[in-house]
Amino acid sequence: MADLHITRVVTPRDPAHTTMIMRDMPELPVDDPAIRLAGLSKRFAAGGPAGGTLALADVSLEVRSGEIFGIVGRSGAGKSTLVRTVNLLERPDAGVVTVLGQDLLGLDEPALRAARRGIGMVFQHFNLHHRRTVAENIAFPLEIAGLSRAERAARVAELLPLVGLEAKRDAYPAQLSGGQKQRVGIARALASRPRLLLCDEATSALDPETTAEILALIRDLRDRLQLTVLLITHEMAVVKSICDRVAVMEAGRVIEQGPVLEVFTRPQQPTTRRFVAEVIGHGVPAGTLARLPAPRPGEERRLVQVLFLGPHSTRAVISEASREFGIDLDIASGRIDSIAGEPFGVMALAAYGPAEALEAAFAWMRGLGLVIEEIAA
Ligand SMILES: Nc1ncnc2c1ncn2[C@@H]1O[C@H](COP(=O)(O)OP(=O)(O)OP(=O)(O)O)[C@@H](O)[C@H]1O
Repeated sequence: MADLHITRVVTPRDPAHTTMIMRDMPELPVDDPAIRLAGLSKRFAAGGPAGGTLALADVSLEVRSGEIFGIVGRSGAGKSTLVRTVNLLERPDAGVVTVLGQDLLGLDEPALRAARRGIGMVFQHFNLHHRRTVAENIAFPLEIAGLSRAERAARVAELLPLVGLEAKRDAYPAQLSGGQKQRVGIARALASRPRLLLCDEATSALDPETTAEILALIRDLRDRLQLTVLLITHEMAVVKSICDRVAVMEAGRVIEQGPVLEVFTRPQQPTTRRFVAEVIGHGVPAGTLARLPAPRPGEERRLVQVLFLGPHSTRAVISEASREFGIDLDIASGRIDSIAGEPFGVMALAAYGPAEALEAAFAWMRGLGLVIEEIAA
């Protein structure tokens, strides 16, 4: 009797290219999580004071198959070290690294080399060979892997349109813009048909417009090729724009993690709050503040930032709160934004009334799911 194979169903948006690129991928079960890091620690002996630098301190996280997972943190938080443990460019002192179902620390060298072919990596400074053309840069990992000239050419021909670089096939890196260089870096990372893409500050050297284009490309490739993406960044705007879930790192530890919408709207740690404030923080312009009326005797004036998510009409909530609690609410400023594709409103309200009435109104609004935070006046 013939063997029965259950294969993954691929539903690409653009069947022409995607089917070609997926054609000879091993038909593996979908591994969930795609990456599992447990209890990772790493201390660097060199460069630090006595005892060295603890770059990773008991880090655990899981990246689900098919998601874009962001790791955000300030310089020196341990992000690069963490992402480099996923393909064992950096070996942890302790912990478990499971990638696509394989325990990487248990593999011998040949098996590890094979596993690494399933993991593509994109770098901040592109790391291109300046004397090689676009096509030759993309083909480089295939050359190392021993593919024939014809096989390499066929693969490059599949990859160029995926990253929108058909016209630049024979150009040299010096003839490319930063965004085009990163497209080459992405195509090269995809050359061995990985299922996992690691991005190490992939947009940090790019201007905002090019950053948006490259992030859109990464998301599109995730969808078309069913990739799992782990990206590290120091910019919360990157996380806000494409990540599904995020982990915040500080001093070698993951201090908070969760779905992006949740972390943005209910940050638990002071560091996370500061990151979130950089992107959606909503102060009141000094001029506006000066024009706000003073509270009447027996009343207080409180300034709060309110995040409106979901179905609530801001006007209805504001007018009902005013009516029910006998307070005045002035909109000092406001705008509509979106996180992970979900629209939300953020505004600064000046609230006037007796202290207890204000507290009761804020509690009522929180009960509706609004996120309310005091702003320093
Ligand atoms: N090879 C190394 N030798 C010694 N110390 C290192 C080494 N690599 C990293 N470190 C130290 O480990 C800590 C974490 O560094 P890491 O590069 O992982 O942080 P990061 O969050 O990626 O920051 P950045 O964005 O600046 O690279 C830092 O204190 C750094 O100086």
